[in-house]
Amino acid sequence: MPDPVRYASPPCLAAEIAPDYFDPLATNPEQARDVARWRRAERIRLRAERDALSVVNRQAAGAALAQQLRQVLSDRFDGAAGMVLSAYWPIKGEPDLRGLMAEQHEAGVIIALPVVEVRASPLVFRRWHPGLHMIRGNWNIPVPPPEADRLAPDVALAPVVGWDSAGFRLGYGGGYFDRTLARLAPRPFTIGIGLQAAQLSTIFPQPHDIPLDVILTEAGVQFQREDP
Ligand SMILES: Nc1nc2c(c(=O)[nH]1)N(C=O)[C@@H](CNc1ccc(C(=O)N[C@@H](CCC(=O)O)C(=O)O)cc1)CN2
Ligand SMILES: Nc1ncnc2c1ncn2[C@@H]1O[C@H](COP(=O)(O)OP(=O)(O)OP(=O)(O)O)[C@@H](O)[C@H]1O
Repeated sequence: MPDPVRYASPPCLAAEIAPDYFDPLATNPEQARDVARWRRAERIRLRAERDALSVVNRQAAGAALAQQLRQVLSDRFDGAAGMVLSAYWPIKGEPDLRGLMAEQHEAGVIIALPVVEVRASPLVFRRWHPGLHMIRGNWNIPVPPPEADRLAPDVALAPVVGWDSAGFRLGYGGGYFDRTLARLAPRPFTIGIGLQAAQLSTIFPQPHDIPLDVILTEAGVQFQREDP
């Protein structure tokens, strides 16, 4: 197991420490390979655990997460009416928030969904509303058709396979959210959505990993960034 990568020293101390300690790009390639191997194994383990949940437990976790998310939208964004919220169409046992998507649409929130239009490129977000005719995108994920409006999210939900208490997310390994967040300016407020049982002590953050603003599980807010 690799050591955690530690590069987030406070900038005020930057002059006092070796530059290769501070520089996040100074990751050693052998360690990066170890981390990638470890992540592949953890994705398999966490996905198998999630797949093994009973339908009842999965639905209960989804309903509890939806309630937690209503609370965050109300506390942080006064409900978010008029704002663009990017959600997700559940795949592979992810918590199902489609009921919340419809309800938030009715409440005046503009709902968008992520689309992989070009592999290994940033995600595109397209407008969704209940009843929209979806098409099959990459990996057969249902997505809005190309003529649906392209939007920039104010708030972006990021489904996680695993998460840690520093706000980092493990996804399916495509790097799509990191690539997208690295590009979007201004960056949306990001909320990781996952199961409490998917907690890891660290994902061994790499230079390309961007921490989320909030990590939310069925048990509530597990992490919030101090200075979003
Ligand atoms: N519901 C949902 N929609 C989403 C995401 C997500 O995490 N959840 N994404 C968040 O980024 C994007 C899609 N990212 C994905 C990346 C890889 C795989 C996937 O199935 N990978 C295969 C193996 C790799 C491959 O085929 O190249 C696998 O895991 O079996 C799926 C979605 C956009 N839409
Ligand atoms: N900003 C970026 N620019 C280019 N490539 C990137 C970027 N971010 C991540 N990647 C690539 O994506 C690969 C997988 O990243 P990572 O393990 O963080 O995926 P993930 O966050 O689990 O996936 P996803 O976001 O699709 O669910 C990395 O090895 C890297 O090559």
